[in-house]
Amino acid sequence: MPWLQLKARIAPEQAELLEELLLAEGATAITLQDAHDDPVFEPERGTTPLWNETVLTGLYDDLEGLEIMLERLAAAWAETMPEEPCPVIEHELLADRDWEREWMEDFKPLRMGQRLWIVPSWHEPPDLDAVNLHLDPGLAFGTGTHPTTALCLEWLDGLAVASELDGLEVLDVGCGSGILAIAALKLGAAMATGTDIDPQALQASRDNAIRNDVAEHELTLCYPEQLAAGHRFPLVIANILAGPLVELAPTIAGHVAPGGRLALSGILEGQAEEVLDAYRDQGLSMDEPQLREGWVRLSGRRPA
Ligand SMILES: C[S@@+](CC[C@H](N)C(=O)[O-])C[C@H]1O[C@@H](n2cnc3c(N)ncnc32)[C@H](O)[C@@H]1O
Repeated sequence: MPWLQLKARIAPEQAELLEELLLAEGATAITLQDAHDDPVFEPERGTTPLWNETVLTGLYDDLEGLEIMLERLAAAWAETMPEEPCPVIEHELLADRDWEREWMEDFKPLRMGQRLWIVPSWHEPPDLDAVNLHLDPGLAFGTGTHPTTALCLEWLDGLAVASELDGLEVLDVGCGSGILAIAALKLGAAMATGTDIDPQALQASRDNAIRNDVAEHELTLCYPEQLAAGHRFPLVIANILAGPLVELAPTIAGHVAPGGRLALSGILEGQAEEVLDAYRDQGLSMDEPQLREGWVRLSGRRPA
């Protein structure tokens, strides 16, 4: 059976309204994607980074009445947001495919460093003797396919290979799918705490922890404000974009114990100096940046 797809490019702050309207018209699935890999990193200090434009698509199994549906959408938009013109909504007929399975087929097991494999939960691990992290990202960020995550996973794997992760307590700021916190545990850390501002990320992290037989006492998941300011960790990792990393430098650096290590990711090459300065100002000694596809991972240490 073919599908009808409606698609609009829209400002991120208007996406929620259009999503509601598409759902009200009976969309079977809604997808939100960044239009470009081009985030607005510095919207304003203290606010969550946004992307300039979002691509919103709705999928319908009812192919009849397209014109009427578009008219109803335009009328509902005008009623709710009369001051803004209704976005241009394109339509397309799509041949029948198993959309969910196609996405899953694109996500293959990935090797990170020497020991670690990220294995989609629907795949068999390619190497049973490796450290295999079984992952389903759900609605959260963090599959390992993005360079920012891969740089962090390789850093964790490198520490494990050098036996510098064993028994440590790790903080993962912006845990997303939980990929970094769970990888740290599987590579030898004793305990981990993951924080995120997004409830769906905390849920995905919880699900992935269960999927990987992580015991409840090994992984604490909470909102950032629930973590005690004085709680210091020998290893802190944060993959959350340059703006918030700079903004949160006193808080994030404040969690690094004397002699402890820090890794920061989500930083574009041109932003590395500003982030380095922010963490040097907090008393950390910082290493040479590591670069991948225009993204940078920074690491450093708090003197003992
Ligand atoms: C780029 S994703 C990283 C996910 C995962 N840690 C990884 O490496 O793939 C960034 C995550 O940080 C979260 N986040 C953004 N700002 C945050 C903040 N101020 N404190 C905690 N989490 C934050 C987002 O909700 C998102 O889940």
